[in-house]
Amino acid sequence: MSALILDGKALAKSREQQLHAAVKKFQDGGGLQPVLATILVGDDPSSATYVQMKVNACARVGMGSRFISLPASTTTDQLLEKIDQLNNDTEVCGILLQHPVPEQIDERACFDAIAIEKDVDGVTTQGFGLMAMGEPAFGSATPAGIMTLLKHYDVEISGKHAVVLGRSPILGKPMAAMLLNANATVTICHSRTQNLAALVAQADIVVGAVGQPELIKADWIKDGAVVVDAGYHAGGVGDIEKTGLQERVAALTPVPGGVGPMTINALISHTLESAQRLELSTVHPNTVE
Ligand SMILES: NC(=O)C1=CN([C@@H]2O[C@H](COP(=O)(O)OP(=O)(O)OC[C@H]3O[C@@H](n4cnc5c(N)ncnc54)[C@H](OP(=O)(O)O)[C@@H]3O)[C@@H](O)[C@H]2O)C=CC1
Ligand SMILES: Nc1nc(=O)c2c([nH]1)NC[C@@H]1CN(c3ccc(C(=O)N[C@@H](CCC(=O)O)C(=O)O)cc3)C=[N+]21
Repeated sequence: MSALILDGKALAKSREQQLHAAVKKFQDGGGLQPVLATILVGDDPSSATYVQMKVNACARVGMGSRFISLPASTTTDQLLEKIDQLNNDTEVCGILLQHPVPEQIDERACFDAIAIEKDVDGVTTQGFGLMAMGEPAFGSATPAGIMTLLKHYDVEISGKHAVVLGRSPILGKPMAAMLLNANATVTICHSRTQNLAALVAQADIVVGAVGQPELIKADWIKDGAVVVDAGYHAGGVGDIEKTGLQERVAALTPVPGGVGPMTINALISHTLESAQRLELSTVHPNTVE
């Protein structure tokens, strides 16, 4: 057996072509160019690279972006003020606050200050709650991208045992909720979990999101499983060790070229959707009924 490669890079590329056409159609119909605002606080080089990738993706599909760079010494109040400005800026339809922010900032308060209709990265408490309840909201970008990838490749989720390793607010926790909504039986593991290996061995679907290079060992994973690696570390290494997996699992995401490109794709898809919704809710002063 040779595993099906869940090629996020290729899928994101073809979805970008569709998005490009949809953005053009939206603007031809009189819509304003969708604009994503990205906020980067501090000067962490890898965060700067991720934000740049998001800005580039907007440009590729014909969307606008607004890049806001704030100093590492920014306070919670200053960041809240910036978010408030963007909430009230009628040109901006999506807001992304790059995680992590410097430690003096209350990240949760800042995420929650993002207006729900502009929360295209799915980071607000309200957005998470709606998504978890199966109500309309933009899901967190990385798990939303993973769900799109699994759906595209017809990976069966209903009734399967999914083991999610990691419970962070923007990855593990929303991932578990999305899989549950898709009728998986879900186990969530974290740093206090005992018998990690035994739990992973039961998984039909494994999602690695622990932030530790190759912490999840190949020999924990059962034959025929679907392996999703959200981890991303220097040298093209994920959170899951891949040795020998290709020959015995059903499907697997490569690192790079798997989850990463789908995260960005989810974000820009949500931004167009937000533009379309905001347009619908806007009363045009010069529209004659
Ligand atoms: N490709 C993409 O688009 C993205 C990739 N990432 C990558 O995904 C990974 C996870 O990111 P993120 O969720 O933000 O990370 P966080 O550091 O916020 O969360 C890590 C989670 O893993 C758990 N964990 C840590 N160590 C262990 C362990 N030894 N055993 C079991 N669980 C453990 C933690 O548990 P506890 O809660 O108990 O502390 C925590 O819930 C990283 O590699 C990151 O680079 C992240 C975002 C997007
Ligand atoms: N609020 C917030 N939302 C995020 O979605 C978010 C965040 N903060 N903070 C940091 C992480 C990280 N992240 C990545 C996105 C794309 C790739 C990606 O596209 N990687 C390429 C590799 C690109 C290359 O190295 O050339 C790949 O996996 O193929 C990686 C990582 C989003 N994050």
